[in-house]
Amino acid sequence: MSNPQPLKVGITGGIGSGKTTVARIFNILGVPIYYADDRAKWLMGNDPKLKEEIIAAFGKESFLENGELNRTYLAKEVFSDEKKTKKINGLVHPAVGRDFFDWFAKQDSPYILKEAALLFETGSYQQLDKIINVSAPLKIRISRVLMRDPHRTEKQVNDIIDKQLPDEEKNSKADYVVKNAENKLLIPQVLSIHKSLLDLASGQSEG
Ligand SMILES: CC(C)(COP(=O)(O)OP(=O)(O)OC[C@H]1O[C@@H](n2cnc3c(N)ncnc32)[C@H](O)[C@@H]1O)[C@@H](O)C(=O)NCCC(=O)NCCS
Ligand SMILES: Nc1ncnc2c1ncn2[C@@H]1O[C@H](COP(=O)(O)OP(=O)(O)OP(=O)(O)O)[C@@H](O)[C@H]1O
Repeated sequence: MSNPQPLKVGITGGIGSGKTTVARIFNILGVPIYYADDRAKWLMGNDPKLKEEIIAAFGKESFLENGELNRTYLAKEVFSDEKKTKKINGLVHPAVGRDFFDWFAKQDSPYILKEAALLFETGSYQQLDKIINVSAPLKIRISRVLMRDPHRTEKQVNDIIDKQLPDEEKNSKADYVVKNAENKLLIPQVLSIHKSLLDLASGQSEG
């Protein structure tokens, strides 16, 4: 019998919830991670067709003179206007979807994680077996982002939050919730989910 495919597990959470931090803990346990938000930016700078489409939609300023993505310009453009957010989503998300499946085809482990800010919003959760949502109170998320990204204003962070599904809704749709408030320990929560996913994957391989 051939081995079953790895379980596909999504890990999401609003801006500043701590999903990258939590994904790194899973990675230390040996779980392969696809970082969709980082990969999206890589594709925007390196996939010639996508690059052309971005220039056609948002202008030459979308790239710096050295060819790198002009993230500051694009963030100001796309997060201040709902129509522009939808425009960039329509260009970038299909490319990321394809890239994820190319990456997934090369994986061989009980389960993998796809880390992405938007899983419920884009519908891509439907292609995943289980979803983890990383959750933290809004005030803490905003203050963590302002500390991490000193170039963003509080208004810009709130503009991004407006483009995302509320935390409560994500929690109710998710299979697992990691609570990342100040008084919560992450490692025990990750270990418990890791065990549950390994059990699920081994049940699948026996079945
Ligand atoms: C506009 C860009 C270049 C700004 O880059 P920058 O490095 O300043 O920010 P970063 O990518 O880290 O985003 C900050 C946070 O904003 C949120 N965010 C990013 N894109 C989106 C979006 N389209 N809708 C809602 N929230 C978003 C996420 O929580 C993210 O972690 C970049 O966010 C982008 O290209 N976004 C559109 C493509 C996209 O949807 N990427 C993410 C999912 S694949
Ligand atoms: N439990 C915690 N205690 C203290 N700081 C934390 C904790 N969890 C995350 N952080 C910090 O908060 C910031 C946001 O975390 P992280 O980058 O993991 O969030 P994210 O959900 O991936 O955000 P984004 O959607 O913006 O990419 C980071 O600087 C991180 O180091």
